[in-house]
Amino acid sequence: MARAFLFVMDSFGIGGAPDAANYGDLGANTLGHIAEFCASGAGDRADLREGPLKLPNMSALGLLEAARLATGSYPPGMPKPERVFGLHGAASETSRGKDTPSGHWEIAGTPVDFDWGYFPREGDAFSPELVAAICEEARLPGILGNCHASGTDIIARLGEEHIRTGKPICYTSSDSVFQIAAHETHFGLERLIELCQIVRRLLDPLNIGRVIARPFVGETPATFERTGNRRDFSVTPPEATLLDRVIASGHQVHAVGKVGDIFAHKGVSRVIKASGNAAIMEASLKAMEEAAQGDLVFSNFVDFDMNFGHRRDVPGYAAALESFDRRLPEVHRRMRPGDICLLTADHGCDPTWRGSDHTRERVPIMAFGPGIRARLIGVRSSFADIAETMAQHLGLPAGPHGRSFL
Ligand SMILES: O=P(O)(O)O[C@H]1O[C@H](CO)[C@@H](O)[C@H]1O
Ligand SMILES: [Mn+2]
Ligand SMILES: [Mn+2]
Repeated sequence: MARAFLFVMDSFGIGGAPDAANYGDLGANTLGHIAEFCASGAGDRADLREGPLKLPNMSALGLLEAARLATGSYPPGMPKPERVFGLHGAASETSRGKDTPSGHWEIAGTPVDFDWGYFPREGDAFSPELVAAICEEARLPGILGNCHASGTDIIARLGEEHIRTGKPICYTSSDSVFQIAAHETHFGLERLIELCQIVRRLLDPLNIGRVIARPFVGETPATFERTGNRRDFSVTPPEATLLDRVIASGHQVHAVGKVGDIFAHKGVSRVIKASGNAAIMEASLKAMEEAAQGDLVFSNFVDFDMNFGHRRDVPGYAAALESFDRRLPEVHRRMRPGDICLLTADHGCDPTWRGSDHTRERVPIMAFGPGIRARLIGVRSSFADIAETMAQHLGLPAGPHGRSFL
């Protein structure tokens, strides 16, 4: 028997997507640009970090080789490891959306072969009919926002008006999302969650991937802060995923962080909520100890994306990568014979890129375990190869998409 651990570093792209130009993302490279900025001193921040990007553990797993495969060049200024002991490569996404559900579902063996609904960038994002239906069902005096925005900017801009009027702040992005920011106490967290459930139902016919609750606290633009009570209301994946296959085999899926929400809780036996990368790592390590033979631990490390990629914060992203890297020996220590651990990402979010949206990129694949032989697996044409690899490792039947690289 065997166990499998799948860790998604949310938005940790490595550039080189063959279709990046279709998204206005030609040249976007989350790892490459962070490394370049750090090598030039532009990744320094007092009391946080300084100097070239140093990821010794991921480099030893093959990160730099994966990056070279994806783009043709090594990330600048990063020290080369003496030896690579991980199975490593890169993967391109076949799903058309560069969003979290598309990325995670494809990683779980279910590429998204349809187009999501999106909201217009010009004019009001949400139609008068939709706004009227939301206000009527949720008994609201109106909504604020109604546009594309960065979540932290729009709270600073409209947070006080929201507190004064009781109108929730509704916004979207280039992803298929309807996001609702509301104050945890003035508006109420429970009321926000109920509102999201109403909006989720109203949006189902429009094929919108997610409704996201973005609660915040504070009383002034300078003190407004989003809390860890974010909730994602996703639609159900279009087909059975790797998670369903694990459950069908009589074993458990331990979903850490927002993984449960991303799969609309389908194929999830156990949800382990945690807020912030450090807590998500703690929860993942604990789940590794508790997982039985045949189980899958599936974790999402959201800070890279939410706190640094979308915020276009290079030193913050670099520091988060370095902290994550420093904890990998703890992961190693919890591995038992027959285990595999695979690190990857769901899309890019280059913190040096224009705007505040995700970027279309290839993602790294780094796998290791007592019985996993170090080697190069090339550039895979779909993230679904990851699911098939995990499936083969766990002795599950093969799915309809992707091929195992074991
Ligand atoms: O700017 P914030 O609110 O973090 O929103 C971001 O988070 C969403 C989900 O990842 C993305 O679609 C993007 O809009
Ligand atoms: Mn994501
Ligand atoms: Mn994101």
